[in-house]
Amino acid sequence: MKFLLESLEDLDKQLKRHGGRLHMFKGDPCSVFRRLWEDIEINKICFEQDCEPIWRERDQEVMSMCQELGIECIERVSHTLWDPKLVIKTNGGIPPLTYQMFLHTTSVIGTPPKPCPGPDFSHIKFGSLSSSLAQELRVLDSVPTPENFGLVKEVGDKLVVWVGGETRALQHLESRLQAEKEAFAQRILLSNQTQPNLVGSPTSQSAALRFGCLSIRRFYWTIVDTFNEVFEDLPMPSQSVTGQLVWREYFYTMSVDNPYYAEMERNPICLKIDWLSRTDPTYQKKFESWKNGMTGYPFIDAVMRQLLAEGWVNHVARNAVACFLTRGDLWISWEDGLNHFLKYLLDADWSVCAGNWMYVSSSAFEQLLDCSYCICPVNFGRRLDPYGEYVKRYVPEVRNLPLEYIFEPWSAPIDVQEASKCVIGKDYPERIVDHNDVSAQNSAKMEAVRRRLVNKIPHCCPSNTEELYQFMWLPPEQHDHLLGDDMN
Ligand SMILES: Cc1cc2nc3c(=O)[nH]c(=O)nc-3n(C[C@H](O)[C@H](O)[C@H](O)COP(=O)(O)OP(=O)(O)OC[C@H]3O[C@@H](n4cnc5c(N)ncnc54)[C@H](O)[C@@H]3O)c2cc1C
Repeated sequence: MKFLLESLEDLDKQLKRHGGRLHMFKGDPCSVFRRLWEDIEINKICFEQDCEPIWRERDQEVMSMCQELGIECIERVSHTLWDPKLVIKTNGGIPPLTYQMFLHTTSVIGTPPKPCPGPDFSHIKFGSLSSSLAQELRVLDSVPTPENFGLVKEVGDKLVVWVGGETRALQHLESRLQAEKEAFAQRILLSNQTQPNLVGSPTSQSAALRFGCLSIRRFYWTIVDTFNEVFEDLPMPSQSVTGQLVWREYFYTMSVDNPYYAEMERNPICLKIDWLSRTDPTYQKKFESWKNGMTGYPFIDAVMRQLLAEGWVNHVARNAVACFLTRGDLWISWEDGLNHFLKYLLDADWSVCAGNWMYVSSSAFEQLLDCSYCICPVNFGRRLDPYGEYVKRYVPEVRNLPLEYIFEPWSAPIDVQEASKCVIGKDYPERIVDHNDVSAQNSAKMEAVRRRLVNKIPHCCPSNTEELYQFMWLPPEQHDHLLGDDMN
């Protein structure tokens, strides 16, 4: 909420520089627009297409109202690179079931439109509201704070502070482009995947894209232009940042006509898996330990605590904790993980988040359904955080342990635990499960699901195995080491 309000404040400041301001109303859109139309003769309403199915009804009502009142209504696609409805139409009326099919369909449509230039305000005359109408419509005098909405902070001061707004997003874009350019010059296409940096200052634009602070077209095209500057005539390969943006598109397209996309039972593309029942006596303890970063696996706990504290975590870290909650270790439904992510992620996005959860939990988009490929919470952490800096930052309990035990503190001899003030069961929790045991059991369960379901229902799956590795941000040399279920 803070990020969103900062974004509105930034917009307000920009408009004020041109002699206008941002008017913020609280209420039902149709009632507000109708009153404005009665009083100040609105003759045109423009808005961006919101492709989440739950907003369709709201936007439809505004369009019908415009038709009734003779107001021109313009809805444009700019939150996505392509219009999801057009992609579906081009694919013969159904969403493309694989990412490769999606790429093929969009190649038929053509490259995404270029970004429009910034607006020219020189001939714009800003309107104003009478004080009585402003009072009646409860126009907010200044940008409200989260507290005005009854929201209070759950945690103290954050280590990393994200600031909302276009101004900040454009500054970030500049430094991101510089970093990409340097990486391209070294022939590295996905610098943040090849060397994920968990402790450096974050470079992500996902929240800015989510809230519309940064135009997706501008992001896409500046990356393509930077690539072309370095590689001249070579076409941009799909394994690049623009490829990541296309995943975002793919998930939007898969969800645009599917109101049940974020759940298992009624969702036609989601495999039905018998996850641990919420009434199981072990459920609560397992789920709470995951949410609060108290699983006893320091890497998993670091990620979950960073999420609570800062609202953003790296993609590789999201993969690790999502796999741990679902098919890897705890066998808890991805829907529960999704709801937690939607509450705490700064870039929380219904379509993108649910799509990723289904992918990582092997519930959709995933052909392999093979739990022998689940993420090892020890080896994976060690590889991504070789000096334990990330884990120590968020899990101070293990800070004094020698590096060799930081990712598996239970294996430290008791005298080492005592000397490091990290006695397992006292200063830091016991492992909630033994990864070796449960991942083998879960693998067998997944195998059974595969036999039961996979050939019987139409199933969204990866186009090929390589695509799976790319999605998980795993360079080829790391496949066996990081995904194997042996922890020794
Ligand atoms: C379980 C899980 C939940 C996730 N939930 C969200 C979410 O709610 N919102 C969200 O924006 N991303 C989500 N992601 C995707 C991804 O983790 C973030 O987009 C990514 O961490 C953003 O980092 P970046 O901007 O540095 O990525 P970059 O590599 O810089 O990618 C550029 C942009 O591409 C898009 N993108 C990158 N990876 C993905 C992906 N796997 N799927 C869809 N779009 C992608 C994002 O908009 C991102 O900002 C989730 C991933 C997982 C595994």
